[in-house]
Amino acid sequence: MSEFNYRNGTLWAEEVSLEKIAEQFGTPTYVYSRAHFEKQYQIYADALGDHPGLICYAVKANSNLGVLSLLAQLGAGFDIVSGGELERVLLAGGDPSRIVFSGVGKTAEEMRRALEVGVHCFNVESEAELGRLEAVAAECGAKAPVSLRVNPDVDAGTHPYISTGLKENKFGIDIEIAPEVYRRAAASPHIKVIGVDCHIGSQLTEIAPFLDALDRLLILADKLADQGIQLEHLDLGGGLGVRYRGEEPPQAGDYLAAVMERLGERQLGLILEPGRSIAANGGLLLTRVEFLKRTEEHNFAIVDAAMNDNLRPALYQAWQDIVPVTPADGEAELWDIVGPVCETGDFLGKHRTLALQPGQLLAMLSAGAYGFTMSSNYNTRPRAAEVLVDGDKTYLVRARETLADLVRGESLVPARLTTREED
Ligand SMILES: Cc1ncc(COP(=O)(O)O)c(C=O)c1O
Ligand SMILES: N[C@@H](CCCC[NH3+])C(=O)O
Repeated sequence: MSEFNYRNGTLWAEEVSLEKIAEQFGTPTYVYSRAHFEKQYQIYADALGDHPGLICYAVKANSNLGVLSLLAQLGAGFDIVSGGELERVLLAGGDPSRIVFSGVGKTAEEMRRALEVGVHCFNVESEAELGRLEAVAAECGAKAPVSLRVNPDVDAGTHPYISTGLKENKFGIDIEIAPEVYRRAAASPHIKVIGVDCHIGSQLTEIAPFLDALDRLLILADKLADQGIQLEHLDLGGGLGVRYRGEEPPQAGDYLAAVMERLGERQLGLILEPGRSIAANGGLLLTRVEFLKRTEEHNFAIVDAAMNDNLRPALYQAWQDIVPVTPADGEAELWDIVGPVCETGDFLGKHRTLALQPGQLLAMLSAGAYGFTMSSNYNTRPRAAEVLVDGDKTYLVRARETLADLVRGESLVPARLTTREED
């Protein structure tokens, strides 16, 4: 059951009405449910059970410190892709020994810091990156724990922009040449080979591509074992989808059960990096209708949230449900819900059947993942506030940006000493 529900015709987040949240914190505001994040994380943790391994929440999905701290309190691990995400996890009280460091372009500085705090594993995505890590580890007098992220060439059956496990994608090392790279890594005094990793894409709605990739990884792990390279864990990445619009993605518990069965008797730990399946349906974007504008072609509802607040519709033509916080009187009509940004691609939803009136509050659902984290200041718009609801309590986990925040670090250029005519 969702943590966002109607009570007497008004939408609530857990025990707090969204009308009250809008009144207290203004709009646009991201609203998160603590119960949802905890429940979704716990499904993964319970399914892993006593099997050695880690559930490493993918920080990029929602990196708010409030969210990270509640997951850290539950004992979660974290999947990070930058030095910035590493510092966020540390600030939130996350355990560095439960961090896996993914990403195709790690800098030497990021590697140094990750070695210093003692991350669990570097997911290395290329031979060049392995070379850099080896050099940095040597300089620090350390031995870097490594998985190679292999590209298993599996079609994840998802949007092409978020498919990552095909040969044509930039991610990972071709599985065919991986044994050679493993031999090089295993021979290095500054690298400790501990695992193998893949991540084939995001918003997958079938288990089959995951199992396909897993089978290929297991063949590789067995081949490496024959050559004396014994892996400790297998990291299957994230990618499990959620329901945005009628999809029926597998439940995390069923997915993990299928994976565990495939692992069989092998002494291999398991790491997963779920992002969306923990966060997406734990959040919504609260926005208010500014104007209604009818043209010959379309009805536009201009709201105070825009593509800078949630880029997913503009970037992937993604659908997220948009519902009234309190239904308005009158006939439902067809509306395009658009923001104030100067782009035709600035929309939150098209062709929505709603009864609307100016001033009305709307909620864009399934916005807990890749919502705020992909937001920007385009059109010099302050980024939204973020509020975490826990039962009947609300926590402002990120204050709305101010105009002063937006110009911080910028400067004016001095006036020219000479005028044009004198030049
Ligand atoms: C390496 C890696 N791990 C984990 C994730 C999280 O994926 P998702 O949010 O689909 O679970 C991503 C993003 O797709 C990723 O690139
Ligand atoms: N940002 C994407 C998913 C990409 C996942 C990151 N590797 C989305 O909103 O659907």
